[in-house]
Amino acid sequence: MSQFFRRLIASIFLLGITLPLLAAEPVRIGVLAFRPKPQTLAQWQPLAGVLQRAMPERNFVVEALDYPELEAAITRGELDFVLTNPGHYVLLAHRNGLSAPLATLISKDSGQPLSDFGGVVFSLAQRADIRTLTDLRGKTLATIGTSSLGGYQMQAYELTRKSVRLPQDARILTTGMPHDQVVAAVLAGRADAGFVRSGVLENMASEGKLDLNRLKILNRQDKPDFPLQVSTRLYPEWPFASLPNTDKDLARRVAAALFVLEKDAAVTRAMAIHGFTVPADYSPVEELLRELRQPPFEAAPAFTLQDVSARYQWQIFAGVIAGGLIVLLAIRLVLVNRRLAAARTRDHLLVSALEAVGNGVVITDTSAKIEWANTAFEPLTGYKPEEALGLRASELVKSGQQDQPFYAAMWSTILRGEVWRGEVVNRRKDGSLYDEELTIAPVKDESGTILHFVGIKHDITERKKTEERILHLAQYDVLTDLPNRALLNDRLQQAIAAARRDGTGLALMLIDLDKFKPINDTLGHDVGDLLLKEVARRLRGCVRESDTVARIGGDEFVVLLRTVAHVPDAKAVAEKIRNTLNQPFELAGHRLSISSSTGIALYPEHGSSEVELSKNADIAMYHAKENGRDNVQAFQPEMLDGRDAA
Ligand SMILES: Nc1nc2c(ncn2[C@@H]2O[C@H](COP(=O)(O)OP(=O)(O)OP(=O)(O)O)[C@@H](O)[C@H]2O)c(=O)[nH]1
Repeated sequence: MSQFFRRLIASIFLLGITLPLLAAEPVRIGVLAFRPKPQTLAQWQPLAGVLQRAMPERNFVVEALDYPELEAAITRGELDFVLTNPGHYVLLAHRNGLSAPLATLISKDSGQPLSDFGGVVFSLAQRADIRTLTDLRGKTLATIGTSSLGGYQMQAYELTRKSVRLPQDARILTTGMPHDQVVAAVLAGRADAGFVRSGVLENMASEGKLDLNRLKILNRQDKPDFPLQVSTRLYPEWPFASLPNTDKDLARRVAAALFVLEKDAAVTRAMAIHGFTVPADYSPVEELLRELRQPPFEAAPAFTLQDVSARYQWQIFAGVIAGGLIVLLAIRLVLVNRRLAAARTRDHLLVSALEAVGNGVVITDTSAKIEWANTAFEPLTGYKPEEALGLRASELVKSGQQDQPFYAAMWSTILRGEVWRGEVVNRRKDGSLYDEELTIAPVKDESGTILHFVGIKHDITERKKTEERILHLAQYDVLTDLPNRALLNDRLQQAIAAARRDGTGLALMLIDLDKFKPINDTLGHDVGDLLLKEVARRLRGCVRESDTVARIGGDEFVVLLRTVAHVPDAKAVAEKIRNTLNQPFELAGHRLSISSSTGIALYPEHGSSEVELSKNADIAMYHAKENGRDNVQAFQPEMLDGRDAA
């Protein structure tokens, strides 16, 4: 028992010592000193007295602290209550877990009770170039400092809403406290506009320091319950808050004491306030600080994927759609590129093929202007492909050998969409002519419209020459180059037809050299050949250009005279020929003299067909031979009798 009592007595003793100690533990109230600390302390010291009277058992202490001191004291847990500006309160609430405000200050700025305040933007009244907030872009703006809520941040927030970002979109002139200096800077023209807290201008005016007519308020807001000029939205006045570890009952009793402060009491007058009211909503201040990226929101908020998707779902959706479209377009681009590459390869192949064909290939537009030509074009025409571009193919190589109807027929064929083939004589760049086999094919689109012409040009000059040579060989005697029997027959046929049509006559003379064989035999075949050639030359010299001299056998020649109607006329020519051939020949060092026997048959007198005329001229010639050679005989029907008899 004695031990129990000893302990009880000891406990009561200890309690007796501790209670006075508890009562002596001061309740510390930190007040932000944005002016000199003694001034701040002097202003708020009466608050300690008020609370002391309400709770005599506690000891209340007011401490004036600047920003870092206030924050350090809170961190160390040395304070129970804080009275600071709204921006700083939001910072402390985030960093130090300050509770929701217990009360909001009712200020006395304008002599009226106000629990809100705002920012004012003003310029000189005569500045015609400054009428709205956006006019402030690029201007010089005066402020007490960029950390001031009512003297900078509120205005900066409003300007941000108008897309004018501070400080980058203007020049900031920092004057320092008090706000009067901002007004002075604008009045002196050192700044184009100024930012001050609401009430400053009215206070200066009431103190006789400012004529309000010299200034104009930008973005003036009409707030029915707010008597001061203001350019921004309104924000709550300073909050009075408790710390997280502050005793709840103590906090309740302190709040109660604040609310009952009378506005005209000596103590509130001493503090230059109207009192305290129920706590305001400080979220607009928080929003402002977030928007301006001011502490504690200077760092970009960390977004989770969910935040991003919740906040930007439409933008993400649009982005995904746009991204999808871009991917589709990219795929399409790749495919188009592949097709183009394949087309380029195909084009290259086609061009190689067109180069390899050996023929000249020309592609023109529909007016025949050359758009492309292969390299074989140059050896054919003498023009390089690049020289020919843009020129009309037909005019480039026109020789004048084809007439207009020829070209008209060609154009009509190709414009009908059909392929034209033909042979043309063209002229090279050097002026020489060449034969060309030309194929022109129209190139059409799906609808059948002609877009181009492709011309394939084949040089047939050599072939033509060969053909002509073959034809010549078939029609002319190799030794004398006189028409042969076949060509003679053609011409005789034509001449008979013409004479029949015109009602005229013609003469067919068969001339056979006399005793030619001995010349061959004695002097050789070569001399015989030379003689035959010279005879041919003399015969041609005896007749007109329109007459025909032919060699139809060894030493047999035929002369076809057109438009000869009578035997004497024919005989006269034949005699002339006989005399000519009688003239000596100087051949290879030999002087030769020959004679000839000639038979004549006339159309229509001695025959109406070439067979009949030939036969009768032959009969007449044999008569000349029989008559001693070296004479001319015209056909007479009696000759047939004798022949028949023979
Ligand atoms: N050098 C040469 N001789 C030829 C050629 N063709 C034929 N002969 C010869 O010409 C001669 C023709 O003889 P003929 O007409 O029969 O006899 P000919 O000696 O003229 O006697 P006639 O006509 O009766 O006066 C033959 O000896 C043929 O070999 C030729 O192209 N060149």
